[in-house]
Amino acid sequence: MALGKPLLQLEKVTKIYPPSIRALENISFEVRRGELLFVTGPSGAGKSTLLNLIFGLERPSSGRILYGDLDYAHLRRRDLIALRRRMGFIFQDFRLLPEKTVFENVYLGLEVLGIGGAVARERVERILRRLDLAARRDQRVETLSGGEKQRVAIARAVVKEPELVLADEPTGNLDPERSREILRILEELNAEGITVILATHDENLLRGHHRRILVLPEGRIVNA
Ligand SMILES: Nc1ncnc2c1ncn2[C@@H]1O[C@H](COP(=O)(O)OP(=O)(O)OP(=O)(O)O)[C@@H](O)[C@H]1O
Repeated sequence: MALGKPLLQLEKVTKIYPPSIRALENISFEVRRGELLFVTGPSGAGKSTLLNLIFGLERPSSGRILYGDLDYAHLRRRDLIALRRRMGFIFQDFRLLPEKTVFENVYLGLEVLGIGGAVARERVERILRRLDLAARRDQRVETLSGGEKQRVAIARAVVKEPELVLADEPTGNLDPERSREILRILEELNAEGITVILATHDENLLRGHHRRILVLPEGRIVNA
């Protein structure tokens, strides 16, 4: 699909954790609306830090992050929360509620946004069907396989109908077949217009894709 104007811009972003851990150094790139950008690099290269900065969970030590015309540095807490509603985050360790059902986990993702009732239920049912989780609807998450948990995590992120999905090692705990399935789902969502930033150290996932890849820690962009 045609790629639009930049959705996200990072300019010379550096993140130093106390006392002096340089997690990211002088990283600049932009992501266009509708793009799927891979972020790769070895363990400790700063992939999670980068996604956390974009989601506003951390602040850069220096440099600038822009979402459309919004400069993160000028956002009040309330504005940052509003911005975060436009994004879905898929965490490496799922961060689901293990004792709650699949339905409840995904529904809660909407409830925290103030969307409830029949509208929310219908949206949840639709996304569960879409991710082949309808049969697991009332099962507690702790009883699911790793691939199923990952699909629930994706469902919870995309039920918000976000503009941007941030996926942190979404295939980290999965076998190659399940990993390809997760990648296929993210590619489908991207083909429908959702911008996706996918952090992975799995070279198999990167192979055969005509995408831009941000390579950390250097921050260079490779057109694969
Ligand atoms: N909250 C934190 N406080 C202090 N140091 C941190 C914190 N988060 C990350 N780091 C450090 O920053 C560096 C980058 O970590 P980060 O988790 O971003 O890398 P990563 O590429 O995602 O690694 P992995 O692939 O192993 O998840 C590491 O040296 C890490 O120890």
